[in-house]
Amino acid sequence: MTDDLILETISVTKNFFGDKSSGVNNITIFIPKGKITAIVGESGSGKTTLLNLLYGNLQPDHGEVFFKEEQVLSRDRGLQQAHKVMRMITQNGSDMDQHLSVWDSVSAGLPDEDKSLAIQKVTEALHMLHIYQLKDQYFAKLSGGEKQRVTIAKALISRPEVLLLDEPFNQVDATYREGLQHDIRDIVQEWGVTVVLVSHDPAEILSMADELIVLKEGEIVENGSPEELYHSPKLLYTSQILASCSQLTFAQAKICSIKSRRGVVVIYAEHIKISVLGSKWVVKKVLFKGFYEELIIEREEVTLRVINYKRGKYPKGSTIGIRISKYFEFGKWEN
Ligand SMILES: Nc1ncnc2c1ncn2[C@@H]1O[C@H](COP(=O)(O)OP(=O)(O)OP(=O)(O)O)[C@@H](O)[C@H]1O
Repeated sequence: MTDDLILETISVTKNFFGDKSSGVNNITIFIPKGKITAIVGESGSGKTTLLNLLYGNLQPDHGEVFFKEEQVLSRDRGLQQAHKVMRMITQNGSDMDQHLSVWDSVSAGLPDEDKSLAIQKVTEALHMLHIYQLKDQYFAKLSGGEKQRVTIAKALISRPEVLLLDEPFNQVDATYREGLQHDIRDIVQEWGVTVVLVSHDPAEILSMADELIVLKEGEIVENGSPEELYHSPKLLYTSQILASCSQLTFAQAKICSIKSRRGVVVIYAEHIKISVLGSKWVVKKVLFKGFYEELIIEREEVTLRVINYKRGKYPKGSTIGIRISKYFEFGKWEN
């Protein structure tokens, strides 16, 4: 393993009850140090199983998991030191004691040590997660977002080298989610922590991750940077996970004046421009998205998603023309 890699799995397989369609199969991945790697994929594709294998929560049926060339979970000797320098956080922070104050919850993550050093570390972690002002509140009384901040502060206090996050923002109100995502990015940069993140949210994945691993039915089907996979997905599956897009058959593509040579055409909403020419598309729905709208438009059998920044200009029932600047073609067998 080179110095810039921290975790790796070599041909790891874990099936449940001998069922090959469960868990993950023959996974080899390399996790770069001090970066955020996101594991993405549809429900049941094996994301949590892979995270648990990295953490040593599960013993692989075949293959090995290494942290800096040390096995995380030895078949003979159990969990190794490598496990101890990692922390895993799940959706609901369920292992937190509801009756402790924020301060006591976070300091419980520290081994016994010098009291003044402990005070310094807890103070630093609470400030880093912007929850110092909540230090005397009971955990049970906090909002979902605040609870998750406390859980992360507790995990970080012992300065782990790797943080494994399984859908960490699910319980966090959308308004606070972005702030927490920024804070995690800052922590990665300032403290050099390596993060492996499981998420379903395309905006979160694209804005947070340095590297993406795409899982389907327990196997890696694509990996690369968010930019690469978003702008040049090799698979229909990847485009559907990462983008707000319309998926068209060969015949539907023809209605959009696209001559497809392959089976399926995918168009991202941002690649459809509203044009003054040819008002053939009917606005069926207008979805408010804050500073822009997403229009659902229809013509014959085709439905498309279009981004509109001129809010209110194209109400439901109005007709518009469109111009498609870019599309992707995929073979049917890829889905
Ligand atoms: N403990 C278990 N016992 C039996 N089957 C399991 C177990 N854990 C996972 N599986 C199966 O393995 C497959 C992958 O599950 P996993 O939870 O890793 O998927 P996931 O991608 O994290 O899904 P989700 O996004 O819905 O959380 C699924 O088919 C699941 O039913």
